[in-house]
Amino acid sequence: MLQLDPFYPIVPDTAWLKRLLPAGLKLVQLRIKDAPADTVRTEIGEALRLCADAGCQLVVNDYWQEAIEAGADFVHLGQEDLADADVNAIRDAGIKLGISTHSDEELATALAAEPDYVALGPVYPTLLKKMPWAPQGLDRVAAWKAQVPCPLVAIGGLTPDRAPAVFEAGADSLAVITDIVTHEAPEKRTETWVAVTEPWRRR
Ligand SMILES: Cc1ncc(COP(=O)(O)OP(=O)(O)O)c(N)n1
Ligand SMILES: Cc1nc(C(=O)O)sc1CCOP(=O)(O)O
Ligand SMILES: [Mg+2]
Repeated sequence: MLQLDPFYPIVPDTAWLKRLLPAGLKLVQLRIKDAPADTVRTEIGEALRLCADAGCQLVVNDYWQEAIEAGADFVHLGQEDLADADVNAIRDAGIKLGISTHSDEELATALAAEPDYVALGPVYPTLLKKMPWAPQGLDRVAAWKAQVPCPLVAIGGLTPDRAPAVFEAGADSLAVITDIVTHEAPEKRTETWVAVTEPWRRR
């Protein structure tokens, strides 16, 4: 089975990537929103170069066609993205695929696509975006872990203090946005995350 690093930060652009990679990231997602097509292509290309130099796995959010064109090797899709995507084209390009889930129905849809990881969220309340789902809680993390034949990513409202319980519930990797990008010292906070997740990196 694919091994994911236990710490999975998500950044909105390559400027953030340059700030955070030196903390020792091994897995990161580029989640670009509301950018022109040429900016998306430039950013994905630059992110791939930065991550290759740093020995970090890059996951491209949403832009699966641009990811194929750029030679990326990992894409993340939500359920609506998945409905519009050509999963065969993604697979033919040798690209690994992570899929978001929030309900039993979405989990069934995701598993039918044979993903390389499944993400469950929001585990805790998140400030990042409005979502129709109540916080899933740790029992749902455990329930998902019992059902997924691939790594499980937890997302939503995660903090270093909450991390141990989320791992103990069954998550393999913790995806984080708000706790880092709104922190007064994001680079230091990222170092804290790398340290807090270290015990799960050795397992
Ligand atoms: C690891 C991870 N999990 C969930 C998401 C959310 O994906 P999606 O529902 O498509 O929402 P957007 O992030 O595209 O707004 C994610 N990006 N990464
Ligand atoms: C982008 C996103 N997707 C989620 C999902 O549940 O699919 S939760 C979420 C927000 C990310 O978490 P935070 O900013 O709280 O770290
Ligand atoms: Mg999406």
